[in-house]
Amino acid sequence: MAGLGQGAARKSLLVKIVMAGESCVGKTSIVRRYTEPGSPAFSSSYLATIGIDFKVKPVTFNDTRVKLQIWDTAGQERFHTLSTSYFRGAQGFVLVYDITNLDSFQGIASWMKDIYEKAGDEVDIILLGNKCDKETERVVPKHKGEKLAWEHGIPFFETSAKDNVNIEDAFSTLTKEILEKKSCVLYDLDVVDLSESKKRTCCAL
Ligand SMILES: Nc1nc2c(ncn2[C@@H]2O[C@H](COP(=O)(O)OP(=O)(O)OP(=O)(O)O)[C@@H](O)[C@H]2O)c(=O)[nH]1
Repeated sequence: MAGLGQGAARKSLLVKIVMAGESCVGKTSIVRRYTEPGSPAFSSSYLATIGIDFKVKPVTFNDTRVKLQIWDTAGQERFHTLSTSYFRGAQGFVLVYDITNLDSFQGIASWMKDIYEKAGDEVDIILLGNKCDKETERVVPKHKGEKLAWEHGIPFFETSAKDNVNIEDAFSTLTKEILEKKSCVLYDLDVVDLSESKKRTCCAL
């Protein structure tokens, strides 16, 4: 701890990231894979997200401590208004489709619109084509995902929450983009209760 006082050691940036995309594309599985790497095997059973939930992942970038607050929204249509109400104040979005589900890919344009409307056009977005382990069931070619991402000027990865493919890289890329572009508020973790951010939008205090 040479050179750093107790207080400085506890400082961290807080970044709000929101998962978005149709129901069943794998948002919860991706968040779980990323935030609970030590957890047991991937679960193939589907339990729809009801409402909203968030997980916190501490990471370090170029000696900067960052707490990623990752909000997992419900993709089901009946939760759409609730889910998109959490878009406000987010600095980054992980927008997910399922490479075996054409509707989920075609729905991306509409999610983009929701994101820009609610969070502004300065936000950082990353596009993920998930379930790339299911190659035999693929209906969305990789080049289509790449083209869509290129048109929007955003990074693209094909991922598998099941096989842990590109999950870490996707979040690292998004976090890096956010940190390079934004001036986040430095929080003192001794006084900020993360549960409080359920009631207020982080980085907007
Ligand atoms: N083969 C495979 N299955 C996956 C993958 N990711 C998720 N699944 C499965 O897809 C189903 C839906 O996953 P969820 O993570 O619950 O999807 P979601 O997008 O959070 O769904 P909502 O809560 O309804 O918005 C589950 O049965 C998962 O096991 C993946 O990378 N590969």
